[in-house]
Amino acid sequence: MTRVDAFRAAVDASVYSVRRAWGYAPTWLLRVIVGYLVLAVTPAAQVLVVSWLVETSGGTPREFVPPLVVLTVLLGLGQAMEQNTNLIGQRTANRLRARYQDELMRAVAALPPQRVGQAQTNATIQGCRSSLPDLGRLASSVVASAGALVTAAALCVSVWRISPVAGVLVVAALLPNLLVFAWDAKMQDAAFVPYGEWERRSEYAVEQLVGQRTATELATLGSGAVVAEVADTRRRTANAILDRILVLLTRTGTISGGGTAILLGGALAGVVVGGSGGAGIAAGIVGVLSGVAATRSAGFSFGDLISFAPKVRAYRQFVESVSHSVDTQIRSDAQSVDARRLTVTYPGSTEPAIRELSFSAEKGQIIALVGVNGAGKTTAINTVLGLLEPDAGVVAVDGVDATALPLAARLGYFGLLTQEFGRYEFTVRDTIRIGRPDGKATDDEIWQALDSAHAGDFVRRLGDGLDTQLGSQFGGVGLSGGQWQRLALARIYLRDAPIWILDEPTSAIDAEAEQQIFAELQRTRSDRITIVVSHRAWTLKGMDHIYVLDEGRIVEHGTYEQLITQQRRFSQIFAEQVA
Ligand SMILES: Nc1ncnc2c1ncn2[C@@H]1O[C@H](COP(=O)(O)OP(=O)(O)OP(=O)(O)O)[C@@H](O)[C@H]1O
Repeated sequence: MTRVDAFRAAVDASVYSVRRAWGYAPTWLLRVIVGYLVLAVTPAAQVLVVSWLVETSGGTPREFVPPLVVLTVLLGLGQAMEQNTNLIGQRTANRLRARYQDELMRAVAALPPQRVGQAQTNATIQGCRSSLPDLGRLASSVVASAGALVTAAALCVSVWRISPVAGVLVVAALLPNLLVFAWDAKMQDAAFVPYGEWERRSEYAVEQLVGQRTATELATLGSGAVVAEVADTRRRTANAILDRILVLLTRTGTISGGGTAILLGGALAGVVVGGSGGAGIAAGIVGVLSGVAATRSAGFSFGDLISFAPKVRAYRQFVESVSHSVDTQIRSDAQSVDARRLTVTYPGSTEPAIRELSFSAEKGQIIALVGVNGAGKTTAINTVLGLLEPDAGVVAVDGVDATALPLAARLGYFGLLTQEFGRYEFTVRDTIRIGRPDGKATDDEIWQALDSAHAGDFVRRLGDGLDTQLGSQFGGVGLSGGQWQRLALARIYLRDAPIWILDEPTSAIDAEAEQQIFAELQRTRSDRITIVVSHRAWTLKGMDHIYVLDEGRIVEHGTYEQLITQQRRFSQIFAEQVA
């Protein structure tokens, strides 16, 4: 990034942040502007009043008391305004940060599933998250920078009266800082991505140490220190990247400090040589000293503008790359789903994970995909959902090629329960209403979903019913693996999409509850199409059709009784269970 680019990026970021601040917190922005405006003109006013005071210093009290009082008021005002404006700036920054965070999280929530979990997406989100405090602060920094320019201009005018050369030099003293900060920004921009990446890796390791599931495993293994070491090594790598930049910044800070000192020294010389009499010299010196403070604060705030610009750009690019106008409505009905000759090869693989795989189901049917680990069941399901693109073949819903639909609309046909279901440590109500995109559900609907998933009884026994906080990390109720799985199933009942895909829906659930859950699925089967992945033979008995996958192909299909009689792959896989 050239200096011109850095300035242009800083201007873009500044305009963006002030617009956003005006949109979100206009009265707070106004308060910040008023504060910095008062601060900006105070030094110049002090120069004028000092000149007045020195001129009246040998006179009567009637003559020197008014400038003395005005100067005292100015000093007091300057002090009070500085503190107040800083605090108002912080409060404004907090409000804006909350808005940016909400916007970022909504963008993350609206990400299409293919982008979720990708390494690059994760890195970008993490980078944006760590930039949120800076984004919140930027509008105040813009106002502070504008204030610094007003300070410099007002000082220039007031010192000009004493010595035009000094007036010009006071303003020129801003330049070294501006140039150096442009260069700093270039360096920081280059470091932003690699630093963020290593920080993210370190954070990931830390999360494993503190996350409930992994922390328990690590404590049992006694290997927490190994992970702590991994976190530490990664943090050191991140720090080394930052350190290189900070060393450069220290050097450039020294250089700009030297340049500023020379220019202000020149201004002082101009005042002493050109200042007509004691009043002029005193006022000029006050002006130049105020200039020192002004250039320092200008340096900081301009630095913010330039160094935050890449973060604003990354944030905007990400947030604007996500379309919020996607149709996430749950479809009301589907009569059939057909997978026709699907072949899928993962990127980087030479062999397809599934080949020419076909199956179909109609409303009211329950079908099953079975096979050993790695046979291709998850690949098949993800292709039906549209999360994987097939090399060949078609998925049709009600006879219409589903690729014609945008992914979000296509997903509206499905309720998916995977093995990786979420254990959301919210209240029971919030945990269940996640099942619907709009999150709207009456208590009756939630209880009905819980009862269907055989979770109603244990939830009724919890202290606060639907308001019970779940999960131990927030002091809530700890649940067993099976209870969490029932809540995940309840979300699918609440969602009530026309096609259900249940990947081992009862893997963590005891045999008795498993029977009840499958009985309930059978009882309500006419409402939907159900596709189940199961490794348990008995659950397959009531299925309308079972597809047996082996090495990515369907090698057999039929009802449970037909497959058992055939004595082929199905019988081999389930030999122990049906013996
Ligand atoms: N993201 C991926 N990239 C490359 N290959 C993959 C990926 N996911 C799965 N595979 C490969 O595709 C094949 C099918 O995997 P898949 O996960 O569909 O099997 P599965 O039948 O669902 O297994 P399981 O019962 O263990 O869940 C396997 O050989 C697997 O190694």
